[in-house]
Amino acid sequence: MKSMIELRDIRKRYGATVAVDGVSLEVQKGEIFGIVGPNGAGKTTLIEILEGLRQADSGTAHLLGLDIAKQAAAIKQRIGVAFQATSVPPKARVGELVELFASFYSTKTDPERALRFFGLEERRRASFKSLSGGWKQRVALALAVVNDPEIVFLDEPSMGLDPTARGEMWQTIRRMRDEGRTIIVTTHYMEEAESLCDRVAVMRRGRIVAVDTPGALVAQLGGIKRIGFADPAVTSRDALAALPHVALAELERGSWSLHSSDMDQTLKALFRLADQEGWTVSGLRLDEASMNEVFRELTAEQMKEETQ
Ligand SMILES: Nc1ncnc2c1ncn2[C@@H]1O[C@H](COP(=O)(O)OP(=O)(O)OP(=O)(O)O)[C@@H](O)[C@H]1O
Repeated sequence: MKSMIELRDIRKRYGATVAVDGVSLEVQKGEIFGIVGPNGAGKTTLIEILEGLRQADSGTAHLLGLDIAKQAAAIKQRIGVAFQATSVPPKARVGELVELFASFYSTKTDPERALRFFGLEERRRASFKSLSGGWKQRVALALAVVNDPEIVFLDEPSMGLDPTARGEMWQTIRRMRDEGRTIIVTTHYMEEAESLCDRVAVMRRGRIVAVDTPGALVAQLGGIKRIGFADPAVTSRDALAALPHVALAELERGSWSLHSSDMDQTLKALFRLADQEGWTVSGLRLDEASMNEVFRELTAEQMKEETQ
């Protein structure tokens, strides 16, 4: 595998605020790499350092094997940045925008190809402001790839989109990856991090506190899963807590919730217990741990401090 991005101990402060506090990271070719973290964690600052928009105070950053401190202009020709849709002049027509962005690059660009790839040919004469949210985001992506970039940065690509448009956006981003591009995505949607990203870095207070595949991050939580069912009123907390692999048995508003590290074994034993005690398991719910729990767990301390 080839490293497209290689960061070593990147630091950046604004006065007394430490925005990025020693980040080291490698991103491989063809990855969709997510960066998540609470507001103020340092995601934007880190991304803007990579895009060459801000300078790190210390550390080294190589993109495409080039040093961002010395070769930023060359790097900029080979990366793409999707702007927030709000920063596009609203009256501009789609075709004109793509042509305009193509003119910013000295490398060979192909506006027609960008329009075609995102299905925008029919809308080339439409004004940007007349488009729906999903189409606006497609234009933002088309502008980001007009220079055929090897790395594309997407900031909150599905913000404000309905679930259907979001699913379409993920498909489009995957197609961009399948063309051989490396994609860096920041997102506040844990579902997006889980479904779309090959690996995810969780940032907290300027540091990366975890980086792995979504599956591995979830597994690191100890694989805790929840089994919920209606209270039969004839069993006891002690009996439920004694079932194999149950870490916690909670009763809330007429429903039991068992936290289990082995769903299969606990379920089998639960049904055996119900049989022995003469009741039926009803209203069964099985909740797998997800990136939401990972996010809460890894960023909890900061959330608590911020709300104090
Ligand atoms: N230009 C600036 N001047 C001073 N402080 C800044 C500046 N930009 C960011 N900060 C501070 O640096 C820290 C990191 O901010 P940053 O915008 O990088 O976080 P973020 O993770 O992108 O947050 P969000 O999810 O809200 O976009 C915050 O405490 C922020 O207030």
